[in-house]
Amino acid sequence: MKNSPIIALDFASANDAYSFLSPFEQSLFVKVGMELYLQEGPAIVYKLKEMGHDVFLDLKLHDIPNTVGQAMKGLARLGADLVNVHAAGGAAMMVAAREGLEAGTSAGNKRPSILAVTQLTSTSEKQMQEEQLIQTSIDASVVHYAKLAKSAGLDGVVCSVLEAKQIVEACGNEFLRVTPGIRLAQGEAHDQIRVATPSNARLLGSSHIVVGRAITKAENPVESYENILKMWEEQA
Ligand SMILES: O=c1ccn([C@@H]2O[C@H](COP(=O)(O)O)[C@@H](O)[C@H]2O)c(=O)[nH]1
Repeated sequence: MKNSPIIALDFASANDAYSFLSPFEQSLFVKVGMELYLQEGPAIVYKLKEMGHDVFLDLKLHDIPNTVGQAMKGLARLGADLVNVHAAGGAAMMVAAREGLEAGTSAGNKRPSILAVTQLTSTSEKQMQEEQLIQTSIDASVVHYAKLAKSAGLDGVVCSVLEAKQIVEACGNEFLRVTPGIRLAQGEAHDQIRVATPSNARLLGSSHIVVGRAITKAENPVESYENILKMWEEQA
């Protein structure tokens, strides 16, 4: 799996995604989320893989263990490099997800890596406490979910940069910390709450960053990607 910034292809159609990608000359790490996948289905993943990109299929499954396990068995056949579930679905659901992926991966092939989403980067501590009735700090909630995901045999978590260091301490450096909520210093936060720059993400312990609008909505997306890549790589 590449370590370059993961570009969130939050587009309404495959054609929009391909137009966005056409000026890029290198193979990229891209993310297909529910907006694009629900319009285009498995074909978008096959096509992006055929084009040479690494693919994070960000569907954030969250259901009873049997349903998630069977869904993961099917998703394993699409060829994505990275998939995910919500940690709030519980340890049994996460184990079922991993086992489903293993069952759906053909013999001799490596199963896709699997992450658990902890607390969304659009969630504040106040919102978590009032709406989810979780009476602890957001860091403690994220680290708790990370430990649960690790005990279920998952490969890492989606978290914000602000919790990445504590996750390394609790779960080790091999356990992935994939962090959305990436913004340039002068950039607009939009709906994100727990944000950080690409340089700080590297310094504070992210293993991968996910960047959407700072690239896809930039006047020159290739230039914006190259700048973010430079900031990310300079701090390695
Ligand atoms: O906690 C999470 C989990 C997933 N995301 C996804 O990442 C991108 C971020 O896009 P930006 O435009 O850079 O804000 C988007 O696809 C989300 O669905 C997240 O932001 N936070």
